Amino acid sequence: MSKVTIIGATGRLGSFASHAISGIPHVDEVMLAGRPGRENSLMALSHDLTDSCAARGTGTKITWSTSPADYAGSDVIVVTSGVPRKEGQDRTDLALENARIIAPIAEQIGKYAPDAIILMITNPVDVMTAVALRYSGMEPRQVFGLGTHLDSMRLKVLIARYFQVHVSEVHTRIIGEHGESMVPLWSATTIGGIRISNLPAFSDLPMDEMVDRVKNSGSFIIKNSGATVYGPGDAIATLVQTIIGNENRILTVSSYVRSEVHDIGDTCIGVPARINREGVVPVSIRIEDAELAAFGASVEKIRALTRNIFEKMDELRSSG
Ligand SMILES: NC(=O)c1ccc[n+]([C@@H]2O[C@H](COP(=O)([O-])OP(=O)(O)OC[C@H]3O[C@@H](n4cnc5c(N)ncnc54)[C@H](O)[C@@H]3O)[C@@H](O)[C@H]2O)c1
Ligand SMILES: O=C(O)C[C@H](O)C(=O)O
Repeated sequence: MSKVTIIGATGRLGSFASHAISGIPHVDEVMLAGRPGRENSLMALSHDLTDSCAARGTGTKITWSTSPADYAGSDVIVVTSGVPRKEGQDRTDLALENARIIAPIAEQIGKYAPDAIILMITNPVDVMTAVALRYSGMEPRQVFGLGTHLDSMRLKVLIARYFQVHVSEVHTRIIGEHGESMVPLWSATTIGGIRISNLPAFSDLPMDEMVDRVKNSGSFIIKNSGATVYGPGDAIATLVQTIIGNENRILTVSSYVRSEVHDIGDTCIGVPARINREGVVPVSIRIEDAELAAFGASVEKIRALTRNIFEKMDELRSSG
């Protein structure tokens, strides 16, 4: 029996992610969680998703709750609660506002579902992953974020189109911040198993344009349609399936890094990590000098922002 809880289920991303998760094999229960006052909205969504499961011919049970005590028994808890950025904002602008929302939610998860695995989505996702880790009191392997998985998928599609190959032929990774300082790992990019730099067309590859497009993808979608929903929603479902199916895939997610990348770490940030039913563990890797310098800068940026947010949260809590 597997239970997946989505906290923030009434939001634009939360509701689509709930739909995507309800179609994963071996997920028996999807619990839609939200704040008191959202009962009608949660109930209506549960009816709609129950109809969807009936139409798909699956027997997934859809439940809902506004009580954190009902997090109990969850195998995975996906957190999408919080404010999204508006046109012109950077994800980091949301850090303190969303930390104030995520900290109490993480405390409740630590209290009622201490054996669950938390998948953090709220932005800025690397900092919110650290907030969830700190306030839940859970182990680093149990708390991870969507990180640069979606960015890696966005780059993969651009590379596949450029080389006119099926996306499954392309393997690539973006590590670091889910944001401006993200770092594409061209040294770990292959097409049909061949290192991309060994292909003659590599010298003409518009790498900077591709990475800029990935960096601007979220803001473009938000500006023109209000929110990013289907890309992150299906990416969330992939990660949940990887855990529930104990798949041992290596995906690029935000995870607490100690020293796995050339001894740089002590922060939550996007790195390749092995994901299974036990949780998420970063994989030790070696990367090229230029990539390492860029990753080091990204780690420093996120570590400083995270410390700053922790200090502000401590001040807010000590002043009552
Ligand atoms: N990591 C990623 O790749 C990624 C992708 C898309 C969205 N996001 C992030 O996910 C979050 C949600 O985005 P959305 O488009 O669904 O937003 P939304 O406004 O549609 O939904 C927000 C949800 O959070 C809840 N919420 C808001 N304030 C709250 C509070 N004070 N306490 C408890 N719950 C609260 C709302 O009830 C709602 O369920 C944003 O932070 C957004 O940036 C991250
Ligand atoms: O860009 C955003 O703010 C949403 C999300 O992080 C995304 O990349 O789609």
